[in-house]
Amino acid sequence: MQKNKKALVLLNMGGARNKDELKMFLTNMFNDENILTINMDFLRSIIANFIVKKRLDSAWENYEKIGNASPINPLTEKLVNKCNEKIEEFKTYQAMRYTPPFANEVLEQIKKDGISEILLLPLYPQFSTTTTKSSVQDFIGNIPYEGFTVKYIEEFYKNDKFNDCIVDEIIRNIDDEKEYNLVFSAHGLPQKIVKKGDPYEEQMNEHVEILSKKLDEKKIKFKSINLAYQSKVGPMKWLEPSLEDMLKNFKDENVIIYPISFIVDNSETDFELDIEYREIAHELGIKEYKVCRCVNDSDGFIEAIKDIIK
Ligand SMILES: C=CC1=C(C)c2cc3[nH]c(cc4nc(cc5[nH]c(cc1n2)c(C)c5CCC(=O)O)C(CCC(=O)O)=C4C)c(C)c3C=C
Ligand SMILES: [Fe+2]
Ligand SMILES: [Fe+2]
Repeated sequence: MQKNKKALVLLNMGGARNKDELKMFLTNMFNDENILTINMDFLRSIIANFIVKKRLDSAWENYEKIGNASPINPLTEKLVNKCNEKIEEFKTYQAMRYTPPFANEVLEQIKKDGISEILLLPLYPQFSTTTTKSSVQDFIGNIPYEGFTVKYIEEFYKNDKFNDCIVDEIIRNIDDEKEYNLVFSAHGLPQKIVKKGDPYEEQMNEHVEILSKKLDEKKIKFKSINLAYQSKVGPMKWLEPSLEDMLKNFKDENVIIYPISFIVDNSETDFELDIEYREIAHELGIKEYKVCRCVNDSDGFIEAIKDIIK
């Protein structure tokens, strides 16, 4: 029994620990009505199966290049452990959307621990229906009876302590002698979803503005500060400019990438940014190409969490 403690549940996407789990990840993701916005479950599941069949082998090749697993699970685990060391008032748990540990198992554990008050913190700084809403809806939908009270954080991109962590990481990557183009790289989203009212793009623009102002106040100068979108999947129109098009502007120049959609490193940072786009940057004649780390379980981010949940 955890006397007087509340539960803090970090929500994240999950990721593959092996090829079977990649199949599970993709199957659960493409059956999510927030991702494939097709109303009929049956039709969505046929399309999901088709996409998974087509995508699995080629996607797995990417995971083979980062040690046969996504880093998202061990890094989220580390963050949970550090929260449990440093945040007294809460017992911290994690629940993933597409791979274990799923919400129902976590709820069982919270019940066993004798806790009834739950605060959900989706590990997405900007709100999107495809991430935040999907995770919160899934968690709340798994609550088996009325004995729990649940609150959730919708977004935290305006949190000053969080933004200090991002700025510190960017500064850590700068060599004072050189001039850089800073690119905030966000995970993309189909334009159709934004047109239906998803606030992700608007919040992303605002987040970049807040961070640019903070860098300027600290007198950190860049040749340019930009926002671009990575990770397009399928034939639909996604948010623009794409990271690939953005990089074309920087032949013979230096580039620093900050992965602005993520809290812990994952396959999109370790493979896509650090391997795939690094090769593209090299082919485009970019001089220096650096990728910042996400905030992960840094002391600064733990302080930011305390501030976000207070
Ligand atoms: C097809 C639609 C997708 C939408 C919409 C989407 C939104 C979205 N995703 C993230 C964060 C992550 N996505 C990750 C992997 C990933 N995403 C998609 C598709 C969509 N994402 C796929 C198919 C995959 C798997 C990899 C691949 O096959 O390309 C991950 C990485 C998980 C890991 O394994 O480490 C993250 C994190 C955000 C923030 C977002 C919208 C705001
Ligand atoms: Fe994604
Ligand atoms: Fe990707």
